[in-house]
Amino acid sequence: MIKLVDGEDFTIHILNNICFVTFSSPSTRNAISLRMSAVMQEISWKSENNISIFEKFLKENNCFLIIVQSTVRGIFSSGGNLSDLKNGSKELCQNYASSIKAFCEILHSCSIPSVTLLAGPAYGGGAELALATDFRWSIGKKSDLHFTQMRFGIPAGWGGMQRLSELCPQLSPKKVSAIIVAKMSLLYDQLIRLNLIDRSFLNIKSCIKALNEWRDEIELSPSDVRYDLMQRHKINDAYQLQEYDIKIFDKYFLNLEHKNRIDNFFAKRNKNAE
Ligand SMILES: CC[C@H](C(=O)O)C(=O)SCCNC(=O)CCNC(=O)[C@H](O)C(C)(C)COP(=O)(O)OP(=O)(O)OC[C@H]1O[C@@H](n2cnc3c(N)ncnc32)[C@H](O)[C@@H]1OP(=O)(O)O
Repeated sequence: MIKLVDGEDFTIHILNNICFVTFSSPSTRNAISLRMSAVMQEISWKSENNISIFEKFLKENNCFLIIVQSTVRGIFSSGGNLSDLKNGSKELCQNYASSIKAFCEILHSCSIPSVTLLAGPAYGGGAELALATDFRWSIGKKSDLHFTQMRFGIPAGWGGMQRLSELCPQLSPKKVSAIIVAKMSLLYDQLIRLNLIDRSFLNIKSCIKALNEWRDEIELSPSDVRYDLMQRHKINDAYQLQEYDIKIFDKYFLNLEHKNRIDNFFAKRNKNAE
């Protein structure tokens, strides 16, 4: 296990090429504290070569997947830490939201697939954190997202409003605003219908099995093809993306690796047929 963050209630470590971002604060139902936000700020800050400490950690340790998870039974995260925000000075809190937002941004903008494991509900910024990853996998059916920010008189501040429209084009900016204003909850069945939950599992064991299978498939893929494929999200223009897809297909079609894998396919079939 390789550790980047080793706090009591917030850890980031890599094990078997999977990066686990873990929240473990039962006393606050995984509220994101000022201290957590300070750590997020430090590891998300992009240095002169435009790479953050977090991204450097992922790259140097050959990370295949990023998992965001809670170890607190019955909840993913209760969002902003209301006690810290109540008692914290203005200067202490001034970078709070932007730090968390920067960390959330890396989760879906970096070239490694990320997934939030939702075994319980999320509230306010906690719902935004759950939306920050590429995928959401539910364990059980308690994975509701409660947009409670306006209960405290503020809009969402960790990038969640934009992410909702990105992940669900049918949720226009106006509809997202209406959801936030009304402090709406998106319950499990609605999240499934909106494709905001990508896979659902009955228990943690089947979820971990699926994660390990995913990791193994990534490891079996040729690293050069994997790298080129995982750059696609950086191309916003549809025509340029089409051109890029043609270029990378032609780059690998019938190369030595492609031919070897075709040979292996038939060799395995012939062996099984014997
Ligand atoms: C832009 C984001 C925005 C911001 O940063 O300002 C926000 O995210 S605002 C916060 C949005 N969060 C919420 O609306 C959730 C508030 N919490 C609750 O509704 C409940 O606590 C709930 C549903 C999460 C859990 O309810 P449950 O009955 O299971 O537990 P308790 O309510 O008794 O709480 C247990 C314990 O946790 C503390 N707690 C809970 N939420 C927070 C929080 N967000 N910040 C700090 N502490 C929190 C609660 O105070 C209890 O501690 P105790 O010492 O026993 O009083």
